[in-house]
Formats: sequence, structure tokens, C-alpha cells
Amino acid sequence: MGYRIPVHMNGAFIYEIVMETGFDGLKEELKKLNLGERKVCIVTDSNVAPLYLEEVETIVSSCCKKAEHFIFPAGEEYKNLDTVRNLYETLILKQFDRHDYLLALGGGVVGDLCGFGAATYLRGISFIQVPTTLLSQVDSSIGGKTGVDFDSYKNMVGAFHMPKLVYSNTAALKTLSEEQFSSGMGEIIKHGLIKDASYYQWLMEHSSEIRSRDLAVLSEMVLVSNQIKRDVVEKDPTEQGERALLNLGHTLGHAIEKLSDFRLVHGHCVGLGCIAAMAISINRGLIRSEELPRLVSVMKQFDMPVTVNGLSAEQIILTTKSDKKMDSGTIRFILLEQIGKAFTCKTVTETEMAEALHHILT
Ligand SMILES: NC(=O)c1ccc[n+]([C@@H]2O[C@H](COP(=O)([O-])OP(=O)(O)OC[C@H]3O[C@@H](n4cnc5c(N)ncnc54)[C@H](O)[C@@H]3O)[C@@H](O)[C@H]2O)c1
Ligand SMILES: O=C(O)C(=O)C[C@@H](O)[C@H](O)[C@H](O)COP(=O)(O)O
Ligand SMILES: [Zn+2]
Repeated sequence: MGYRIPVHMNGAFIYEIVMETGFDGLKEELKKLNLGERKVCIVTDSNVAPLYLEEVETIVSSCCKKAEHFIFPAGEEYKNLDTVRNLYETLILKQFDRHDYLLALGGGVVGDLCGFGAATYLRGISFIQVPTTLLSQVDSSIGGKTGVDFDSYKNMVGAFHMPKLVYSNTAALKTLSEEQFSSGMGEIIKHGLIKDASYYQWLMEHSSEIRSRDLAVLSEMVLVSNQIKRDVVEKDPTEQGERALLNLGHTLGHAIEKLSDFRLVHGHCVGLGCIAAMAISINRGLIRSEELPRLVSVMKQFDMPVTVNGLSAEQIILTTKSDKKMDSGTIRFILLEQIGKAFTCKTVTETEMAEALHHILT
């Protein structure tokens, strides 16, 4: 059930995405990086540490000069510069130099923060992604977008910094909460909507195996999502065009995430944003109106929220305007021209957004 996917950029091999059911294979992969003279600091959070740190640290210690760890409190509210500062302090205290490595063990919060620490400490050191949530295995560990939130604005400070290896252990998904598992489905549904209608259909047809976390079906799903994301980031590593399509659902989704004070998880906000983006696409006559109830039904199959209460359309639109999806005063939106085909649009009006938001606001 394992697989490996190489990632190339500008024609050169950059790193491999390796997927296994267990951490055993990590040792072989680390050996290939020749870490014998290097220190490695495992960056993880307070929920993942008790579950997997000991096992991973034992493996890492056997492949490098010295393994250290940095644990921060779990949660999006800790994906910020204060935590990065604490990480820098640890690295300085442990005398990490330019040749040493960081290893992100955890979900997208850990991966984004650790990657940003690696991108900036000593002007850039190497890092490895060991994603442990569904969302991070299918999306955030791939492509080198790293960063942290600033004043609760999502990913306001960041850098593109590619990992040296992505190692996903799908067996780690067994310990994930239902809420976090269904959050990952938000990005997965997004992958189908922007790039692959047959994958979108496949998700609906395999919802019961996916929900019961059947390892063979999960592996297949992680593989397809990895290939979709890999293909996009290979073509456009620094988001000059095509990569922006991965932002479907994020324009309004990020605003909803911020306004909920991060009580709503990222993937669920992306799902809500996808409903709104689809509603705009339908209103513009781009796709058939039956697609909206179909999307709502897929999201419900995966226990995702399809409405949100306590927020107003005005608040969400205002927050979107202070987010970074602005381009010379215009909001950058991703719309669908058909299922499996997305495009960037800079002409979506506030009236269109407000109308679309009525589908999800209660
Ligand atoms: N860089 C990118 O390309 C990219 C892409 C998508 C999302 N993101 C970012 O990723 C973040 C969301 O990531 P996430 O959904 O992984 O959230 P997360 O990192 O907060 O993890 C979710 C929760 O699950 C816990 N957890 C992690 N692995 C576990 C496991 N195996 N078993 C039990 N509990 C586990 C964590 O401690 C946390 O409490 C957001 O900040 C989002 O902006 C980045
Ligand atoms: O990899 C990308 O590119 C993405 O946009 C993936 C998104 O799922 C992810 O949430 C990303 O962090 C959003 O980036 P942002 O630049 O819109 O903050
Ligand atoms: Zn996302």
C-alpha cells in the first residue's frame, strides 16, 4: 500500500513524498539524507507528542548526530510569531547551525510553523515533513508554503521553502478525532472540484470506506490528492498563476476561520467557502444548479458543516478585504467553470459574495 511520488521543480528533482502504513520506513528515508553529522530538532505539538514523539525520536536519533525536540501547545492560535520566537530560542540554545535540520511531526499547524522556522533561521535550514493529520498528508505538507498567522489573519507572514522529504504514515490517521478527519475532507473535496471530476465522484462512491478509515481506501485517496497537489505545485511553485486554484474556498473560508476565533477548523471553513464559490459560479451560469445540493450532500456524507451561525455577510466580506487575497484593491476569487476545472476571477462583486454567503449563513 506504500508509494513514493517525486516532486520536480524547473526540471530538477527536489524531494520525494513517501507514504507508508507505519513509521518503520522513516529510518531508510532519513538514511538517504546523510544526517550522520547533523542535529535534528523535531517540532511537534502537545497532542501529537504523547502519541508519536518517542517512536519518531528513537528513529531520528539512530540516523543523526543528535535529536532534540520542541513542543508547543496544539491549536491554530499558536501558529504565530511568538511560537516561532520560542523555536528560535531553542535552536540557538542547542547550537543549531546552518547544516542542521528541523522535522515537523504533526498537522498543518506544525508543518507551516516548523517550515517557516526552517525558512528563516540562519536565513534557511533544511526541514522534513512528517504529517500526521489527513489534511496535512493530502495538502499542507506538499509544496513548501510555510508561514504563520499575524493578529489572527491567516498565513500573513510566510515563505516558500521546500522540504527535503515528506513522509506520511497513514496508520497515524487512526488516532485523529472525527472533527479533524472530516476537516481533511474539505481539502480533498477541493482537489476533486478544481482538478478531477472523476475523483470527486469516487469520493461520493467510497464515503463509507473513507469514513471507517479503511487503510487501503485511505491510501488510494491520499495518493490521488498528493498527485493532484504535486502536479499543481510542480508547474507553479511560487503561485504566479495555476497554484492559486488551490485557494478554492479559501477567500471566504479564511475570513470565516478568523471570525470564528479558530473554533471552526480550516478544512470545514474551506468547505463552506467552496459552497459559496459554487453558488457564485452557478449564478454566473457557469455550472448547473444541481451541483450545489450535490456538494452539500457530499460534505454532509463526511460530517462537514454546511452552514455557520453568528456571522454576517458584511463581517465576512470586510475581513476578506483585509486578508492577503487582494490584488490592487480587487479580491482574488477562485470559481468553477465545470466540476474538475477552476479559474481565477478578479471581478466577483460584494453583491455576488453576499448572495452566495446566504447559502451558508443561518
Ligand atoms: N501550507 C499549506 O499548503 C497548507 C495547506 C492547507 C492547510 N494549511 C494549514 O494547515 C493548518 C491546518 O492543519 P491541520 O488540519 O492538520 O490542523 P492541526 O495541525 O491543528 O491538527 C489538528 C489537531 O489534530 C491533532 N493531531 C495531529 N495529528 C494527530 C494524530 N495523528 N492523532 C491525533 N491527533 C492529531 C493536533 O494536535 C491538532 O490538535 C491550518 O493552519 C492551515 O492554514 C496549510
Ligand atoms: O498550497 C497552496 O498553494 C494552497 O493554497 C493550499 C491551501 O489549502 C492552504 O490552506 C494554503 O495555506 C493557503 O495559502 P494562502 O496563501 O491562501 O494563505
Ligand atoms: Zn487550505
